[in-house]
This record gives sequence, structure tokens and C-alpha cells, in this order.
Amino acid sequence: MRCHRLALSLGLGLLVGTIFCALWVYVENWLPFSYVPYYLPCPEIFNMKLQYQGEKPFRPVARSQYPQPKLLEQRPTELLTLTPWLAPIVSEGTFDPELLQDMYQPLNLTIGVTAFAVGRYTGFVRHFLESAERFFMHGYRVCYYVFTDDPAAIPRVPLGAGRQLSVIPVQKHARWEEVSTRRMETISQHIARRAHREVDYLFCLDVDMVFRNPWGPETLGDLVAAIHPGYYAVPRRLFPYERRPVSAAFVADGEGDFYYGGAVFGGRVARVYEFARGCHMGILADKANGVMAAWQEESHLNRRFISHKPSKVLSPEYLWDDRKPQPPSLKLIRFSTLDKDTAWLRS
Ligand SMILES: CC(=O)N[C@H]1[C@@H](OP(=O)(O)OP(=O)(O)OC[C@H]2O[C@@H](n3ccc(=O)[nH]c3=O)[C@H](O)[C@@H]2O)O[C@H](CO)[C@H](O)[C@@H]1O
Ligand SMILES: [Mn+2]
Repeated sequence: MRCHRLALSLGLGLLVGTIFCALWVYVENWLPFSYVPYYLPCPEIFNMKLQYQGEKPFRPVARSQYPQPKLLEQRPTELLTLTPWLAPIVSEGTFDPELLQDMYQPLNLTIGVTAFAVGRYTGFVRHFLESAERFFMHGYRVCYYVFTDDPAAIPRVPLGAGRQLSVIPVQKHARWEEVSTRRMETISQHIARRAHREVDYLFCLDVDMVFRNPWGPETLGDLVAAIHPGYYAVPRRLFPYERRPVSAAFVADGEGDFYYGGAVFGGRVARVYEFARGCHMGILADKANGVMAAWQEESHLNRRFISHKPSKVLSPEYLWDDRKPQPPSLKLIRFSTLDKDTAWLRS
């Protein structure tokens, strides 16, 4: 009998103990535990859990038929300031340079520039760099990446504080179209290998050009395109897009926003990587089919900007051509193509 009672009380004790433990674990989960000293104003913030919603993947624009935005829409001397997808179109008078300077300077940004100088194009580097030192992103850290087949021919232009030049050897291709087109491949590889660690923003520029007026933080954006000086007042059916459906750069009639120049594009380094890589993919697809697009990588760039809209558009102030007279709609020229002997350069 005694034995029976002992076993019963032991079992009961075990049951009570188990219930107590389970209750404790349950209650402990509900107790707001905190390692935060009492003097913090709102310790409960440390016990709050954020419900992260995975970042939505970017989807290319699928709709292709809609009215063309016109740069000279309002009055012949006034440029459009906003695209239909709400990207600012940057031109003199649309921004306050001092305000932008105050906003961007404390961010301590580094801006990269790529320029290719292959073959006789090495002759442009001095003028390009000297004018950039005068006008490009004044007061910011700048990394110039000059890609060349002849490093010895690149002049050592004196650079301002916080500005540096890297000369990167590249292979020379026999045809100039190949040199121009291969830039997309080289740029994306260079970003992946190196530039993504060194710069916040990257601009990819033609080297046969010169800066004539300030180019500042107003140009910074996620993905930046520049309107080509030859086609800013032209209906889009006359844009020199690639029109053969066999090419990956094909653009149908009735598609397109602005015709952008291949001489200027840029943005946040990660976005430039995606962009240049995408263009390179199109170029590779064309190559596999034995096709060279009408304006080489510029055709692929234009194709891609239709589905991957730029978040900021630079007016032709940022991509002008010295061979054209300055129109009344442009208050100043900031970056311009030099008059050059194309046949000699490319021979
Ligand atoms: C204003 C504008 O949008 N210009 C575009 C246009 O003509 P462009 O006549 O301006 O092309 P271009 O002769 O300047 O070549 C483009 C760039 O490739 C480099 N390069 C080219 C050839 C060479 O032998 N060595 C060399 O280094 C150099 O950096 C040059 O600036 O069409 C080209 C493709 O056909 C590019 O899309 C250019 O960006
Ligand atoms: Mn050029």
C-alpha cells in the first residue's frame, strides 16, 4: 500500500513538474526579453520584427505602342523637362547647381569614367582629360579608366586632388566597328572585376569629345541616357534604329522615345553593369547570326533603353556635335564631339 502511494506521488510530482516546465517555456516565449538598458527612449523597437517583403525584381517595359515624347514640345526654344515615365530631362535652367552641390557633396561619392582610346584615338586623350579636369564633377573623387592598346601613348595629364587615372590595356581589333561594339563587353567585365568596388556612379563616354561647360551632380541617376544631337527634333520613324527583325536591336515603327547617343551613358555602377551586359548579350546574339546592327552598340543601347527606361535623361547639352551650329533651344554646350577626320582615324 505504501509502495503504491509512493509511486502515485512520484508520478504526480513528475506530471506537475512537466506541466510547470511546459508552462515556463510557453510564458518565456511571450515575455518581452530585452538586453536594452532602461535609459533608451524606446527599447520596444529592438523587440519588433520587420516583415521583409522580398525586393520586387525589375520588369522590362513590355508595352511598345504609345505617342512619342517630343523634346521641343512646348515652345521651340524650351525643352521638355519630364519624360512620360517621369524621368527628369536635364538641361540648363531645370536645376539649381548650388543646391545639388550641397546635397551631393556630403555623400563623398566617387564617380568613374570609362573612355576607349584604341589605335589613332589615343590622340584624343589629352584634350579629353584636360577638359574633364576643368569641368567634369568638380570637387568629387573621380576615377578615369582609359582602355587602350597602346598604354605608352596615353599622356600623363596632371590631375586634381582625389582624381586618378588608370590605364587598362585592351586588345586592338582590326575593324573600328568591332572596337566600338566591344566596349559593352569590356565595360561590364571591368565593372565586375574592379569598378564596382571603386566607384558609386560610372559614365561611359566617347573619347573623341571635349568638355566645354560644367558637368556636375545633376547628371547622377540610377540609369542615365543622353539624347543624340542629330535626332532630338525628328519624328521617331526617322530614328536610325536597327530595322531588320533578324537583329536583337530591332525596333519596330511606332516604338521608341528619344534617340540616344552611344557616346554617353551611365548611372549607378550596378545598373550600368546590368545595362552594358544586356547590350553585350544582344551583340553576341547578332554575332551568332552574322549580323552587325546599323549603328553597332548604339543600336543595342537604343533597343535596351526602350524596355529598360533611363531614370534620368540628359539633353543634347551633354552630347553635342561641334559640326552643328548651337540651336536657340540649347543655352550651353557641356560636352561635344570634335570635328575629326574619321576616315584617317579608322584606317
Ligand atoms: C555621338 C555618338 O553618339 N557617337 C556614336 C557614333 O559615332 P562616332 O562617330 O562618334 O564613333 P567614334 O568614331 O567616336 O567611335 C566610338 C568610340 O570608340 C572608340 N574607338 C573607336 C574606334 C577606334 O578605332 N578606336 C577607338 O578607340 C573611341 O572611344 C570612340 O570615341 O557611333 C558609334 C558606333 O558606331 C558609337 O555609338 C558612338 O558613341
Ligand atoms: Mn565619337
